[in-house]
Amino acid sequence: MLFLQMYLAEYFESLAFADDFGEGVYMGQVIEVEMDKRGFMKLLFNRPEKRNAVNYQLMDELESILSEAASDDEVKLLVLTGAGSEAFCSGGDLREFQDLHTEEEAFFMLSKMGEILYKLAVFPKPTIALINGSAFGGGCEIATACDFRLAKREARLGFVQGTLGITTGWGGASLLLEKIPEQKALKLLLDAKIHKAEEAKELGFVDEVVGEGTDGWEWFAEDFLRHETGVLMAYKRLLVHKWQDSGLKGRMDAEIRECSKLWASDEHHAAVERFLNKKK
Ligand SMILES: CC[C@H](C(=O)O)C(=O)SCCNC(=O)CCNC(=O)[C@H](O)C(C)(C)COP(=O)(O)OP(=O)(O)OC[C@H]1O[C@@H](n2cnc3c(N)ncnc32)[C@H](O)[C@@H]1OP(=O)(O)O
Repeated sequence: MLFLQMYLAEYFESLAFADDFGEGVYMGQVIEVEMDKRGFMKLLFNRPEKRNAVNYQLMDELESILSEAASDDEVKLLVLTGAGSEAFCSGGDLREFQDLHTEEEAFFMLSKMGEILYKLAVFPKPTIALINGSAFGGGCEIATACDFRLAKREARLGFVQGTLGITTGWGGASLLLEKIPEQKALKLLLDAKIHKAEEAKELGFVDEVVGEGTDGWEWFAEDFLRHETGVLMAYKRLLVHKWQDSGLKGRMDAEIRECSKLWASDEHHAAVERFLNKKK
């Protein structure tokens, strides 16, 4: 734990150990990290004013935290969630990425986050996406990369990339095809519709619809947390080895290349323009 504290302090530079949050809370620029004494680390995407959209800063912080948490024995479980009550994560930051025009420019950003999404998927301990609000586009891809998805009743979820003239750009479709029945996965991707939490549970994408409050989910993981970290890691290794044997990473890379091609289309750029210029 001390090493993690020292690392985060060094990495985030202006890290402030926030007393009013109590022991074990660290403020990054766009991700707040809370270490709970029961053994779970909560990562809070902290851009509520942009519905917790993923920008380059969030990518870099997420990658660093995953690296540190993987080797910290006190971390038994990761929980990813969003700041505020509106959104879990609204996907890639359309404003930050609007200047990516060509296939290669898009591929740089998409493959950067694709590597991080794979790192999250194969994280050596159990991971939970606590979907506290809208999970759209890449937000659904991040949730898919987690082992379990718990959604608040009012959450809305949608692989909406198709409405922007692109496909999933970070490898989330390849992961989805691993996690729920192929027919259900294909329907979620092709119709690009927005689903209520209960509908997403019926489709098998959400494991549980959970109650209000920060502890509305902890019952789901309390039995995991009773076991030694080594036990949790051993079971997760079985899943990761299955993916390694089946070439999951290669399929994610191919998916990212597909999206990069579509990203360069006029349809995509027009769709982004419409979103960014929509009247309030
Ligand atoms: C990069 C590719 C990636 C991938 O799949 O690989 C993707 O994720 S593509 C992006 C897919 N995501 C979307 O299309 C979602 C876009 N956002 C929305 O549909 C809505 O914002 C929603 C439903 C998430 C929330 O709606 P709500 O009415 O609650 O809020 P506003 O729309 O008024 O937004 C508030 C504020 O946040 C900004 N915002 C929201 N989402 C994004 C985003 N993805 N990128 C950048 N900015 C976003 C929005 O522009 C507003 O900002 P303001 O400055 O106040 O106008």
